[in-house]
Amino acid sequence: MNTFKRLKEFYWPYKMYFIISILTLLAVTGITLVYPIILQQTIDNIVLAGNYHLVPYVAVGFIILMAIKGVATYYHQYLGDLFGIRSVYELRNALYRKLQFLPFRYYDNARTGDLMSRLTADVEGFRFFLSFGCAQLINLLMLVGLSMGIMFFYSPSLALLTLGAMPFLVLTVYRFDKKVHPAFKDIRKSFAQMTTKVQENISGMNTVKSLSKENFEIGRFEDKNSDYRDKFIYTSGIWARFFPIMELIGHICVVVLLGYGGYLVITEAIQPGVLVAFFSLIWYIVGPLMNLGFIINMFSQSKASGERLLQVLDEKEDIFDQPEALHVERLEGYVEFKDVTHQYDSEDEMALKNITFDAPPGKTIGLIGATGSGKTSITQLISRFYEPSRGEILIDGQPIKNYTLKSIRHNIGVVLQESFLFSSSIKDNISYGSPNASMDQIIDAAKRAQAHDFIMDLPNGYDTVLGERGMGLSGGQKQRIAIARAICIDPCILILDDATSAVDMETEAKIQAAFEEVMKGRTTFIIAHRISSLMHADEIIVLDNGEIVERGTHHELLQITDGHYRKIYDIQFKDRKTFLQEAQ
Ligand SMILES: Nc1ncnc2c1ncn2[C@@H]1O[C@H](COP(=O)(O)OP(=O)(O)OP(=O)(O)O)[C@@H](O)[C@H]1O
Repeated sequence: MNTFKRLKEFYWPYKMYFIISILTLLAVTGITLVYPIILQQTIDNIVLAGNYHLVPYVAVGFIILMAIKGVATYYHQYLGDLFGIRSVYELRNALYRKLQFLPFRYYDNARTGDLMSRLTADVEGFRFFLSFGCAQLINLLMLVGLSMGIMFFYSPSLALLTLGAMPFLVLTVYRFDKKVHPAFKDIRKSFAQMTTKVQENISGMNTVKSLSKENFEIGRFEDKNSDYRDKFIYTSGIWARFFPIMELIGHICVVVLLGYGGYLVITEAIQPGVLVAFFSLIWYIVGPLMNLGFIINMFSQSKASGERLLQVLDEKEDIFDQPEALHVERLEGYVEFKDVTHQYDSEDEMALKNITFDAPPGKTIGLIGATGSGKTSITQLISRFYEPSRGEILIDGQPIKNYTLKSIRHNIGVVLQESFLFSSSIKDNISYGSPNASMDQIIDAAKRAQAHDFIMDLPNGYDTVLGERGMGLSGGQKQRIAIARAICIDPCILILDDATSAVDMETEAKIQAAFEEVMKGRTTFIIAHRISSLMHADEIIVLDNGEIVERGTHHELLQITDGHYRKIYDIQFKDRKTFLQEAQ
């Protein structure tokens, strides 16, 4: 129950819908139970007693009751749905809000498919219970309890004998539930695996096609698909086996009712109308009891869904604004690292060790080193995507923790190796970080990123809508839109993380030209594997295994014989041939 209690804030504001829905349900159930009583009265006191003149009154009364039942059913269903959908509307928004603020640390280990299924299937599971399951449970208790009460009121001995088989029914339902519950869980797990497979396949279609792995992928999907099919068939088998047994038990009750009830009518211990009423009442007990497994199953599924939703909502947002954090519209861009050490996870190796450097405003710092040497980690710490394990990072003389996250991130423009573009217009993509930018500012940013000309060649210019992941544009074009996006926020710090490594030489030259223009007056960090991309930097920091091993200008670094930088330079420029021969 704790799960439902903890999610109370989402459904409690709509409790009135629930209460009215349940009150109307009480009316529906009440009228349902009145039906066998009317039947009994009609047979015993009207038909058998020869009071035929009362028949029209009973008929009209019956029609009125059914009309009331119809109206009550309408309100019960509608308000129940309203209660569920409004509650999960808030819940879904809260989950999405949470996802926006969860730290990168969380996303490092999260799987997209899993998160998607939490926000869709689990939220739906929870809604279904709120809208439907809860009312069903109340309905069941009322229908079974009151039907039994009426039976005992009419004839305790007939009620006892007829209900004799009920413990067997309950036992069967219990056994059914024990089997079907894990089977349902398996179905959901298998379904999640199948959707994750599809999602991964679509995201990685480039790799699949380029390695001709289509048939391999079809095979892998077939495995998941057949697993889902088998689990479904297994569960259907359980349903198919148990339902006839439950129905059989219900029919045994009817046979007992017919035998003993008939005997009681013959011996005039009860009136025929009572026997007829019993026929309706018995199914009011058997039917809901057969559904008990389904309702319990729904309850435990929605509880499990609720737990999975709470896991997301409870996730710690370890990177947040300090209470007295400064909000600064425009920073100068003086970045300092003081003895910074960083480890992503307590079990991981150190990603950065004792990093110290100064990046004065307007200067360009180049970061170079082997893959995994810690270049990106440095820039991620500047953006405060992660908190360093030790040491201090300052911007304009203040520890970055003293600023609001918005101040920092609004002042940092980032262009990554592969930039993500939203499936919206080019104009919206460029102004994504600065939604108030005017059209002139957007065009200016695009011009400075050398993107204006090719945008104007597109059929709808700046209004061209891009496909998912920026489809329809070349890598270099996407990259230039990403640069325009970074320029549009007019950042004081610019981070270019391998921004030109995925494009051809001609595009690189164009992008480089764009960068030169953009870098003016901004503190820039260039991460690159190609020396040509960062040789003009004011200081180049060479990293190896998380440590700074060399630093200086291009010319200073070239003077270090056998130095890391010198070796990279030799491979890339000078003794390329000789080096390759030596390496053989
Ligand atoms: N999110 C993360 N979680 C755990 N470890 C990480 C994470 N990101 C990076 N690392 C580890 O930290 C170390 C430094 O990685 P980083 O990405 O900073 O290197 P890099 O020099 O930018 O490499 P590359 O040139 O390949 O991009 C590596 O050992 C890497 O495995």
